[in-house]
Amino acid sequence: MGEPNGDVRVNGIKENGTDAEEVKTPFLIGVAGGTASGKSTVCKRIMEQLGQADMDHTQRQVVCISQDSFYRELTEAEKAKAKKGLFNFDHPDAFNEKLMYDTLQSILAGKIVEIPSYDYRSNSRDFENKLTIYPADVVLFEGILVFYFPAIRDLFHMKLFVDTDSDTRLARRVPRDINERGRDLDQVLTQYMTFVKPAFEEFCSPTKKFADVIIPRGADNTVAIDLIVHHIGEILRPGGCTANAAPIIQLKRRDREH
Ligand SMILES: Nc1ncnc2c1ncn2[C@@H]1O[C@H](COP(=O)(O)OP(=O)(O)O)[C@@H](O)[C@H]1O
Ligand SMILES: Nc1ccn([C@@H]2O[C@H](COP(=O)(O)O)[C@@H](O)[C@H]2O)c(=O)n1
Repeated sequence: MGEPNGDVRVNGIKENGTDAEEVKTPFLIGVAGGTASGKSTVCKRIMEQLGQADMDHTQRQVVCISQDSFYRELTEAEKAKAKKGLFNFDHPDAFNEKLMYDTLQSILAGKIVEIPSYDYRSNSRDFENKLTIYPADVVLFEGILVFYFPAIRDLFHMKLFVDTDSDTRLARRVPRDINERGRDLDQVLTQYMTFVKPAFEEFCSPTKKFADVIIPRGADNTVAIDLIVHHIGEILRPGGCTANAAPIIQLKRRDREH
């Protein structure tokens, strides 16, 4: 990740140095669930229903970040293991917790951050394809272990858990990993039985209890998604803050040199 540059933007426009400025505190939503449960698809539906699908990237009020962008760099020995499906990407130690926490804090402070995408073929962060996160109204952070780390879990204003049965998840993961992530069948199944399934049971599934809303059947559950979108819409409405929600717009005084 590039260091946040400290610029503050208000509604996408760099502010001009007055004493009082609006700093947006995004409404941060965590979306957890097992592999291939439909986390990304649920986030996509939420973005679509909030009218963000066709919006220019720089103008978006709702953005989605994947926890996969925060996998830690592998050593050469780990890279060799990963190539054979013998590295555990489902264990909490596979992530850079501090980077994840610091990045989310920067986002909450209204700073601009750059986040690399993740390249599953090389098992590394892809700095060529970065996502720039401007202050937004809603930030979705999705991943298998977004509720695992207590300090990160505490940052969310809303926590969703996508609950799709494991047969369905495996049936979706196999073709996805072969077609989109450059894996072969043996590797996918070995990795699944050795690491993915046991780690789901040990680290991911127990975090369901932290969720505010559990979404059975993922994106097929249009009723749940409609309810969530309606709730977010209410929170985003001017004057629509609830006691539990963070204020979307904070008026903040800052001293700036210009
Ligand atoms: N409701 C659904 N019906 C059919 N296929 C789905 C559904 N939801 C997701 N998929 C497919 O399953 C795979 C995993 O979904 P994705 O949303 O990427 O899951 P996750 O982000 O939890 O890994 C993708 O290939 C996606 O297109
Ligand atoms: N280099 C990597 C990194 C991660 N994985 C697997 O991805 C899963 C998480 O992504 P989802 O979209 O499925 O939530 C996780 O289960 C890892 O096993 C990988 O295979 N290779």
